[in-house]
Amino acid sequence: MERQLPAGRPPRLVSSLGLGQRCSEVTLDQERGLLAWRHPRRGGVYYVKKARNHRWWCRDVTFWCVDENLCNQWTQALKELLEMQKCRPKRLLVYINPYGGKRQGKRIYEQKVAPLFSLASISTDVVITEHANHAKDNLFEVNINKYDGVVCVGGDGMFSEVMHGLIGRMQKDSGIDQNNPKAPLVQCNIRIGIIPAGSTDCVCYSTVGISDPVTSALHIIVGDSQPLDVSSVHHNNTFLKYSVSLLGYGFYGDILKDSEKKRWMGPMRYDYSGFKTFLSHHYYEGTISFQPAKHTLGSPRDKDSCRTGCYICKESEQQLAEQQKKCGLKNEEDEEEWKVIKGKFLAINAVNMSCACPRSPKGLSPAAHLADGSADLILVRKCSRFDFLRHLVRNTNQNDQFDFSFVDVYRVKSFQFTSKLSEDNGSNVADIGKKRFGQFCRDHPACCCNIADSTWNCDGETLDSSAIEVRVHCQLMKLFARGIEENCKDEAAYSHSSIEHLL
Ligand SMILES: Nc1ncnc2c1ncn2[C@@H]1O[C@H](COP(=O)(O)OP(=O)(O)OP(=O)(O)O)[C@@H](O)[C@H]1O
Ligand SMILES: CCCCCCCCCCCCC/C=C/[C@@H](O)[C@H](CO)NC(C)=O
Ligand SMILES: [Ca+2]
Repeated sequence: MERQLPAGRPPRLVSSLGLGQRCSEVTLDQERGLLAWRHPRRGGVYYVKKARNHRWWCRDVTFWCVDENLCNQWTQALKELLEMQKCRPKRLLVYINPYGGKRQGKRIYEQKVAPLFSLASISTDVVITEHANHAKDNLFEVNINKYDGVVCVGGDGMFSEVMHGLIGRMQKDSGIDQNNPKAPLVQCNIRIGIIPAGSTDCVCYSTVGISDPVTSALHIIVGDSQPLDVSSVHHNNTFLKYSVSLLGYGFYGDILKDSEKKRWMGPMRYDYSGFKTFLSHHYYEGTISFQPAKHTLGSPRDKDSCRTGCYICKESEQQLAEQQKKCGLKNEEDEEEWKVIKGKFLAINAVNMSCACPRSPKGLSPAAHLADGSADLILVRKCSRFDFLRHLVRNTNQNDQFDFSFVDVYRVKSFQFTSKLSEDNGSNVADIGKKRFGQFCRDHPACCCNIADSTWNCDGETLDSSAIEVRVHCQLMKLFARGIEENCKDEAAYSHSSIEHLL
């Protein structure tokens, strides 16, 4: 597309890039900006164009003008305007997992993302990982202050690695002992950008609204920031892992355990193992204790979801700031009541965010909030295969997945779980149970008996212990994202952007 450069003064002198106010034949008001002139009298402007379903495109428009001096003034003015936007990253550290998802991470980065970063004058140091935990370990060594953010190219597992590296590094540098479950963790202000190239890409989908590398790259370029709750998981005063999306015992733990052996299948492994796990229909006995999240305004049965600029998350942010002012980094004694539930469960799912992903577009808990300091604890009790299927199907459509007598959901700030097997026999006897009952179950493949402990699925990684203690840390870290934007019904609005969307 070509446009004539408006006559008159450059945009610095016009309110918020109001090109249209100066020159009516140019209908680009508040929409586009300049990146570089490609010709002394022509200039290419790259900008974000919003499309349907939260997708962002990069578009360009070429301006021309006979007056070279005017061109130069425009270049300078727009450069200055972009320079003023301090939230935009200039230098990024990028980790690429070449084996995530369909093994396309490197290609996706090189073909779709790197060219955009270079258009936006972002310099990068790129590390292609050679083994699991490469990125995490590397983050404990690099000079992190050199960077305005860290980008991971891969799936939820890769994101989890980078998050563990950054949060772990932050606690180490601040002298915080991660093994202490009550330690007040230090917030991590360096933002993480996710370029989706994994199998589920749940964190990306739940924070951006789509799993699309170009959209995510553009959110990084414009310098978006989205705080995120993080749960710490401990066992016997030993730190196990952090979680941002799903902590799942029973159904999702069993899927993960089975699917790990079938990584060669790529993303399909989850469907294969999902179907197999569904057929096995195992339930697990145990005790779950939790502290309800009384500080947050919402409830898991709300009809409204967490969206860009969410007031419930903002309210939690304010409370967090007040609490930090009052207590500093001191250990805050928590006297709040614990509720205890014993039972037989097909699935125990604790989600810090909706956990929306392409397989479950509204997520396991559609009204969960990204940054309210709480998790939604979903307990699916033992029920028939048919009823469980009805619940699972509702995770993929518009119907309410909690509207069943065998499903309970609570908004919590901490919880603990112990399986009956470890309660009865002491923690390391789970193995004995596995051996004893494992044989019994192989003999009766169609049964639904309690064979042994399940495994916790922690953001797509298995945990070594079934007895865990979990605490939600409000807004512990930040992403290059803005949460999911309200769907705009007005077609014209898709072409409306502002200075913040210039590349
Ligand atoms: N070079 C590598 N070789 C082997 N494993 C790696 C390498 N780099 C990273 N990993 C590990 O691979 C695991 C899975 O990667 P990733 O999350 O990117 O893909 P995925 O499991 O297919 O997707 P999802 O997590 O969305 O389901 C991560 O836990 C990460 O630690
Ligand atoms: C009857 C067949 C059921 C098939 C179920 C398929 C799997 C559905 C996926 C929804 C998972 C949403 C939660 C996301 C969890 C991620 O943290 C994790 C790592 O990427 N993914 C999975 C599948 O555990
Ligand atoms: Ca939350």
